[in-house]
Amino acid sequence: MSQDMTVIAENLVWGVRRRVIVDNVSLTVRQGETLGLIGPNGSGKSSLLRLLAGLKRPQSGRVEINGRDIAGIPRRILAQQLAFVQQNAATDTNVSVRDVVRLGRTPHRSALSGWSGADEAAVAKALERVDMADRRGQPWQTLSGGERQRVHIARALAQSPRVMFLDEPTNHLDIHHQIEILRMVRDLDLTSIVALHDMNLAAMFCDRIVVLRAGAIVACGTPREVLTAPLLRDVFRVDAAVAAVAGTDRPHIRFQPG
Ligand SMILES: Nc1ncnc2c1ncn2[C@@H]1O[C@H](COP(=O)(O)OP(=O)(O)OP(=O)(O)O)[C@@H](O)[C@H]1O
Repeated sequence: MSQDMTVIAENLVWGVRRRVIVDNVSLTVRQGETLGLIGPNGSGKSSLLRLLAGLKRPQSGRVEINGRDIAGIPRRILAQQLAFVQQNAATDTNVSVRDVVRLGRTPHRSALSGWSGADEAAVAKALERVDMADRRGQPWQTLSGGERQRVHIARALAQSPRVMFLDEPTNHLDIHHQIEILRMVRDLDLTSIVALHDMNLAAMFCDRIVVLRAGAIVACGTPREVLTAPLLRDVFRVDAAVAAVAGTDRPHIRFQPG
C-alpha cells in the first residue's frame, strides 16, 4: 500500500431537510500537513470533519484517502488509519485513564491476539505525550475537563493513525497544554485536520487554513494569506490589527474592541 495519506474531498454536500450545512466543499490535505479549519459557530466545521473522517455519509461528493474512496473502505480498516478526537466526547463507563487509552488499540487487534508488547508501548507513549502517564490508574470520572480532553487525545494517538481529525482539541486546556498539544500535532508525522476557534493558535501551528462560512469555503491558504483584517471583519465580524511575528512568516492578530 502506498504511504501517501493525502485527503481529498470533492464537492461534498450534506444537510438536514432543506438546509444545506456543508455546501459543495472541495479540498486537498497533503501528506504530513496540518490543516486548520476555522469559521464562526455553526459554519459547519464539525460536520465537515465528520464527513472527511467517514463518520457521516455525504449526500453527494466523495472523500478519498490514500487514493481510495472512503465509502468503500471497511470501518475497521479505516479505524487503523484514521483517528477522530471529538468535541466533548463522553466516556461514561467506570474505567481508568489507562483503559480509555487502551481502547485506541482496538482496530489493530484481532479476536485471537492477546494484548501485545506493542499495544502496551503505544499506550504508554500516548499517555506520556499528553502528560498523563502518572495518572494512568485514576478513575475517568474524577478527571478535570482538560485532563479528559488530553486522555481522549492519547486514545487517538494510541490508535497510531496516519490521519488525525481533531474537533476543537484545545477546548478546556490551559495555555501550556493548548500549545503543547498543537505543537505535538504539528510535529507528528501524520496528516492532521484541526477545527479551531483560536485564530492565533491556528496562525502559529497550521501549515494552511480553510475558512468556512455557512458551510462553504470562503478562503484557503497559508495563515498569512488567509488571516487578514478584511477577512476577519467580513467572516467573523471583528475588527483586528494583523501584524507579522518577527522573524517568521506567521501573522499575529490583535482584536480591537469596537
Ligand atoms: N443532525 C443535525 N440536524 C440538524 N441540524 C444540524 C445537525 N448537525 C448539524 N446541524 C446544524 O448545522 C450547523 C453546523 O453545525 P456544526 O456543528 O458543523 O458547526 P461548527 O462550525 O462545528 O460549530 P461550532 O463552532 O459552534 O462548534 C449548525 O447550525 C447545527 O445546528
